[in-house]
Formats: sequence, structure tokens, C-alpha cells
Amino acid sequence: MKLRTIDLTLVGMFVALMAIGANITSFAPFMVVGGVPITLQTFFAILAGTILGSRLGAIAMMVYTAVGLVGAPIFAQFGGGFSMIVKPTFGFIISFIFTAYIVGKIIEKNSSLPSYITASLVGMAVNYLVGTNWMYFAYKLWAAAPEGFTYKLAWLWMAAPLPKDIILAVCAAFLALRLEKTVLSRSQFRSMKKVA
Ligand SMILES: O=C(O)CCCC[C@@H]1SC[C@@H]2NC(=O)N[C@@H]21
Repeated sequence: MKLRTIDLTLVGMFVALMAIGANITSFAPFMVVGGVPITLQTFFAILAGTILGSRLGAIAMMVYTAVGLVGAPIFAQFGGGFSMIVKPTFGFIISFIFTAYIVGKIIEKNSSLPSYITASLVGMAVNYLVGTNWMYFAYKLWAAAPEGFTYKLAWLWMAAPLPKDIILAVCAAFLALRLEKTVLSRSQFRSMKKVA
């Protein structure tokens, strides 16, 4: 598996976008519902899958996770460091890898607009399923769960970012398809890769 200069540049760009998306709301303390910060990470993870494809998109999310784990404050609320692994929201961070991969895979099979939209929504669903279940078990098994914490409450917390994430997933689909047909049109993108 050989990564070219253009691949590394795109991976770096998406790591930066994820860091911005994680923290653009961190200055507003009210942007945390229950234990869940409201962020733009899902949007950028979906975009990584749509624009970079399954393999490079997943690599970008792995690099994002690794850079955060070694200490860069690029997770939500400027979190970073190996201790993040026990944070209840770490499942969402892991899920971004699957999100980007699955989104890319679906689009690689069929690159019509309905496919872009379906891929984005499936990616978002994977993000929510993995992240919320991880969060539930984290609170039940090792983190200090708030009083009266239940599986239903974990999902109720997710109701706050859900409408925003559905809208942004659809926006990501339209944006990625638009980019694909304009700046990233296949021939241009290929020649960009050849130059790199
Ligand atoms: O600690 C982190 O960096 C992960 C935060 C995860 C937040 C999740 S992602 C899906 C959902 N949408 C949001 O806006 N927040 C949660």
C-alpha cells in the first residue's frame, strides 16, 4: 500500500478538518447534551469517505485517531492523549473510521446522487450505532454514569445532534457529488495524482 504526496496531503487536510469540526463548538459550554458534545465530526468523516474513498478515507480517520491519542488536542472539547481511550465518547472517534470506509465503499459501487445520499446516511447511522452503544457500555462498565443513566437516556442524548447530523449528511452528499463533478472530476483528479 503506497501513499503518494497527494494522498498524504488529503489525509492531512481531513485530519485538520476533523480537529476543527470537533472543536468549533467547544467554546460554547451549552453545546454538550448529557455526555455528548455537539460537533461537526460526523459531517467531515462522511466527507472523507465521499471525497477520499473507502481506503484513504479510513486511513485519514485512523491518522486523526492516532494523532489525538498521542496527545494533540484534536478531539471534542480539546481532548487528546491516550487516556481518551476510556472516555465514553471514544466509540464515536473509532466509528469515524468505519463511517468513512463504508461511505466510500457504497459510492465506489454506485456513484449516483441517491447512492451518495444513502451512503452518507448509512455512514451516519454507523457512527451513531457504534458510538452510542460504546458510550452506554462505557458508562455502565468503567465511567461514572450520571444518576439514572439508562440505555434509553443514552439515545435521548443523541436526539439533540440527530437533526443537525441528518441535514449535514445530506449536505455532505450534495457537496461531495458537486466537487466530484467539478474540481475533483475523475480525469483532473487522476492527473493530479499522476503529478504528485
Ligand atoms: O470526544 C470526541 O471527540 C467525540 C465526540 C463525538 C460527538 C458525537 S459524533 C455524533 C454525534 N453528533 C454530534 O454532534 N455529537 C455526537
